Amino acid sequence: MLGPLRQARFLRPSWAPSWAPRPPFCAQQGWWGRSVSSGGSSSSTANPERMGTCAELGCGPSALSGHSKSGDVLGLTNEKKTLSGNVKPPVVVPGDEFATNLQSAEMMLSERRFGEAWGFSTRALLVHSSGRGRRIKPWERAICYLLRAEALLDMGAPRRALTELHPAKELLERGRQGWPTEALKRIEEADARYHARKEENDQQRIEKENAKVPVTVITGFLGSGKTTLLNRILREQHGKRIAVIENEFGEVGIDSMLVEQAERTTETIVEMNNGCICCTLRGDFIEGMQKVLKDVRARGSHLDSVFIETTGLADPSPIASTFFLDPFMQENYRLDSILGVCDAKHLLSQLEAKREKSCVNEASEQVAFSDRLLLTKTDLCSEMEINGVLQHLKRLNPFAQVLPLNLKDVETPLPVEQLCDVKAFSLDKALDFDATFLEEDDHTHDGTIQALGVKLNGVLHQEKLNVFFAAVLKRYPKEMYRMKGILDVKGIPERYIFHAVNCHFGGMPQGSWPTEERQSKAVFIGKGIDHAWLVEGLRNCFVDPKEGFLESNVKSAHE
Ligand SMILES: Nc1nc2c(ncn2[C@@H]2O[C@H](COP(=O)(O)OP(=O)(O)OP(=O)(O)O)[C@@H](O)[C@H]2O)c(=O)[nH]1
Repeated sequence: MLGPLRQARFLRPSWAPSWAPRPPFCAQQGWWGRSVSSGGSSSSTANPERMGTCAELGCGPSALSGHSKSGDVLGLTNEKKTLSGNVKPPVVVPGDEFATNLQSAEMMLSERRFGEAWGFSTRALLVHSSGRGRRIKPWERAICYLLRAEALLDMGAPRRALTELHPAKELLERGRQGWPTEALKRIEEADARYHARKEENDQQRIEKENAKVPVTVITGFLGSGKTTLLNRILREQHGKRIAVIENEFGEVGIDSMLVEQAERTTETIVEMNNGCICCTLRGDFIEGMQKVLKDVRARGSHLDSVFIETTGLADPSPIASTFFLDPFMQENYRLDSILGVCDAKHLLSQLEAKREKSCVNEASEQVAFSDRLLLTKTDLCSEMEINGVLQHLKRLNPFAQVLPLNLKDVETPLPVEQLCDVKAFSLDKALDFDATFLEEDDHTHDGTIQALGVKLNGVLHQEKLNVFFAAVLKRYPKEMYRMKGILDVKGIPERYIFHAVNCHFGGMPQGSWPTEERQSKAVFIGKGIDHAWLVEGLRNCFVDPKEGFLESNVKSAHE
C-alpha cells in the first residue's frame, strides 16, 4: 500500500495494474515502456553526474547515518541481492534492460522496498554507463537519481536526498528540451519536499537545543570582576533560576564564600578548588554538572541558566569543547556564550605580561575566545584610557560585542538579558579560531605562576596587617597579580574582605561570619614570590603570634 503522501503525489491511472509505476513512466505514454531499438552506444557526452552519488560508490540507503544499524529494515541485504542479480526484476520491458531496471526500481519504491529500489536504480545506471542497449535520454537518467532522492526523503533524510537530487537537477539544467512535463513536475515536487523536510528537521533541532540548559562560561584575568559580576547577576530581579560552578586555585576557597546565595535566584553553588577545570579537573567538572541537574530535578525544581566562573588563569577553550565532546553535556547543556570580563584599569599591562616559552598569555587567549566582553572598572579610568582599551579589544577580538560597565554602581541595573541566554557561542566560529578546538587538548600554562593558600586561626591585628600588605605591595608591585581574603580582625565584628589586583588594594568589613568559628583565609597569586617570607609576615599579624595557628600550601596555579 502506498502511504497517503505518495498517493497524493503520484496518482495512478485507473487502468494501471497495482504495481504499475507512476504516470510519467507508463508504457502508454511511450517513454520507456516501448521497445526502443538499441541505437548503439549510449551518449558519449561526459556525465558529470556519474561520479560521487552514493549508489555508484557502492553505498545504498543503508549508508545513511543513523540508519545503518538497521540495514536490513531498510533493505541492505535486498539492495545487495538486487545488485548481484539475485532479485528478479518485477517489471520486464522486453529488449530494454534500462527500462526494466528503472521501472522495477519505481515499483519497489512505490512499495517502500527501498533496498530493492536502490539496487534496481543502480543497475539502470550501470546499463547506461556500460553503453549496452539503446541510447538513454538525460531525463531518464535523471529519474534514476530522482527516485533515490524520493526514497531518502521517505526515510526522513533530506540532506542525503539532496546529493541524489543534485545530479537530477544538473541534467535538467543542461537542457530541458524533450523532458516530459511529469518528470519536471516530479523534480519540483522532490525539491519542495526536500526544503519542507529540511526546515522541519532544522526546527526540531532548534527546539531540542532550546530545551537544553544554557550555560555561560565567565572567563577573565585575575581580579577582573568575575565574582562581582556573578553576585550582581544573582541579586538582580530577573526571575531566572541559576546554578553556579565556582572554580578557583588552591585548596582555600574564597570566591564561593564571597558569592552571595540569593534565595530568589540561586539553585545551587558547586565549589571546585582542587585544580583548574581547563586542565586537571575536566572529569570532576562533568560530574559536577551532572550533580547540578540531578539535584535540581530531585527537588522538583528547574534551571534557567548555569554560570561557570573559571579561574583567572584558565583557558576557556578546553572548557567549551567539553560541551561538544562529552555525551552527557551534549545532551543536557547548551554552551550559550563565553563571557570575557576585562579589567579596564589593568588589562593592557596584563596583556603585555611575559610568559614562559610556549605558554600563552592567558588574558589575551581569554579575550580572543570570548563571544561577549564586559569591560569592568570603567569608574577607575579616564575616557581616554577606556577608549584605548576598547581599541585594543577590537583588535584582539573584532567579533565580540563589548559592554563597558561599572560593576560597583549597583544603582544602574545590570543588563542581564545581554549576558545570559544570548545564544552567542558558535561551534563554527570556535573552529575558525582554532581548527583543533575539538581535538585532544594539549595546552600548557606557565608553571612559575603560583598560588599560596593560607588558613589562619586566631585574631589578626589591623595595624600589623597594614604594615604587612604595604611591604608586599612594595616588594612585588608587578609580580603579585592577585591577593584576596577574608580576615578576622580585632575590633571588627564582621568579616574583613580584602582584594588586591596588582597594586590596587582595597578592603572593608562585609557580611557576618556564618558560624562561631572565624577562620581567616587568604590567597596570593603571583610569579617569583618568596612564599616563606609571606607566611612569616602573616604569622606576625596575629594579635598574639604565640596563640595564632597558620596552615599554608603552595601550588602551581593549574595543579
Ligand atoms: N571600582 C570597581 N571595582 C570593581 C569593579 N568590578 C570589580 N571590582 C573590584 O575588583 C576586585 C576583584 O573583583 P572580583 O570580582 O573578586 O574579581 P575576580 O575576577 O572574581 O577575581 P579572581 O576570581 O580572583 O580572578 C574586587 O575588589 C571588586 O570589588 C568595577 O566595575 N569597579
